[in-house]
Amino acid sequence: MQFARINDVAIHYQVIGGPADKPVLVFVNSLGTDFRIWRDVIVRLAGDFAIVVYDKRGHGLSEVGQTPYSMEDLAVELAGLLDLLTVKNAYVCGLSIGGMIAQALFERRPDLVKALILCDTAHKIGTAETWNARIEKVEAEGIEAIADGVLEKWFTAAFRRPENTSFAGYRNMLVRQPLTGYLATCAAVRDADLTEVARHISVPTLCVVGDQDRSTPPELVLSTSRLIADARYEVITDAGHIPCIEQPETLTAVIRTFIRSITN
Ligand SMILES: O=C(O)CC1=CCC(=O)O1
Repeated sequence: MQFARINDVAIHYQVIGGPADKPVLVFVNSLGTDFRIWRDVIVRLAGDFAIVVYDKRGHGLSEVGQTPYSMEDLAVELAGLLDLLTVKNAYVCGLSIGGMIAQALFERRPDLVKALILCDTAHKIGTAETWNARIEKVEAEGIEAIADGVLEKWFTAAFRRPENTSFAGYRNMLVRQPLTGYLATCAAVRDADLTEVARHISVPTLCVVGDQDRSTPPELVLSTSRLIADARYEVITDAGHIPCIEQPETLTAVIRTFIRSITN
């Protein structure tokens, strides 16, 4: 099965690797992307973990469902998916809004979370003004109108070379997300402030960020790590906002080292 109805939304997911008695590692994707962004990390980890990936609502092959929706709704859907798969105590790795969903999941259902890997994310991302400006432009002109600006934040200049076919592919991923899902997800990020949630996180947590991330820059991710008791902080060189695409080998090594350090 690759689709499940959760919280009245058809959610697209996959379980990869295993066998099922391996520790579970969950990946949560960012705004404007679907779960294929994790592919180059998943292939490196699939022998050692049962990996759960899914498209949060409004993205990829998942439905948008009723709008508006909140960070809480997005966490309810992740919890529903993990309950469906009878997963408990997972390592949860979320990128950007995915990291916000991971924090909200811990607040709501700590039984589901053994540790958090918060990747290029924060307790609060952007301001109401910046999100409202983006929403207005996308409503008026579509995702295409903001794509080049967003991609400059996502990727380093080296990755954005015109001859890089991966860059062309991920540009397609961004502009082909469902418009209503993209807009509703921007609003969910705008309205979420997880400062208090982060202060109450009590599982081992790694905050990791690309050195050239222009969406959630290193200083912001560092400030989030300082809210979380004993959180670790790592910077990945030569990466923008999406290290799982630009530096999958390094990100995989960072994830492995972190998980080993908390299990040994
Ligand atoms: O699109 C961006 O600016 C980056 C981003 C912010 C929240 C998210 O998930 O991605």
